[in-house]
Amino acid sequence: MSELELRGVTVRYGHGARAQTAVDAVDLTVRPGTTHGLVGESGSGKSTLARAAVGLVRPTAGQVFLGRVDVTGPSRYARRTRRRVQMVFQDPMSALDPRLPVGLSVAEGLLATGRRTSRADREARVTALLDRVQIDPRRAGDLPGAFSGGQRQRITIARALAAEPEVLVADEITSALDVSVQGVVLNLIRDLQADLALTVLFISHNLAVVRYVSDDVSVMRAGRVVEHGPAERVLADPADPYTRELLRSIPVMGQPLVLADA
Ligand SMILES: Nc1ncnc2c1ncn2[C@@H]1O[C@H](COP(=O)(O)OP(=O)(O)OP(=O)(O)O)[C@@H](O)[C@H]1O
Repeated sequence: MSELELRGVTVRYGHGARAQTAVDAVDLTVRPGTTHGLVGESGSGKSTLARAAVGLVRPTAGQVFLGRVDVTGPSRYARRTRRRVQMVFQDPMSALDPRLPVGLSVAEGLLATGRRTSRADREARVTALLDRVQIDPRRAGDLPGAFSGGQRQRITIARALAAEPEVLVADEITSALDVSVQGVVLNLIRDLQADLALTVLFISHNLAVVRYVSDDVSVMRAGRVVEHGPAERVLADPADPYTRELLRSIPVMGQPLVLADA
């Protein structure tokens, strides 16, 4: 189990007069083996922070640590360690190559481990991973288009797991899915987190969803974290006026989360 720690992370887009600070000196710690929810209105910088955490965006300032390793550093060791942080995105269709059988997509994830494996080993691993996310491994040869949105999202989760991550960054992973299958994906994330002792940064604008999966919560506004703490406390009794406003503006908050099966 590893801690994910962002220290003073700033991300600026553009240059000169058109430069924009999307993330502004954010400190955020995801405790080992826990789920940390990240909420905030559209444009507050959540996705940019997520991208910085996995190395898809280089911070203008600040560092990202996995355990004690600064994964923003240029060394080979930093790069190798960075692969231990994997990301799952909002739209599983664009995250999967439509012409590649899903088994091969999952097998691509195995490359990130850096281990050389035989074809038989790879096939056995892909079978186990698909099984783990409740996709029939006999469908490994099917293309992404043959699956439902919820199934496709589970396949992208299997691909992320193939890299044997210590940290999973989930960016709005249920937002593009039917409400009826959101629960399946959320329960899968919860089970995986517990079984594999994953450290999870979970981003969503849906506060009910965040409350369902998170131990801790941070609230972002205009690139900054304005409040953080245990999920129960922050979402039930926010100290920050912006968080209170955010909670008020999202009607789903007062309603129970419906967790239907796929
Ligand atoms: N590649 C980019 N180039 C320039 N500006 C960007 C880029 N990506 C994001 N931004 C800007 O940075 C700010 C933060 O965006 P970001 O997507 O991180 O926020 P967010 O909280 O994830 O929003 P949403 O929930 O709508 O995805 C926004 O003003 C956005 O327009």
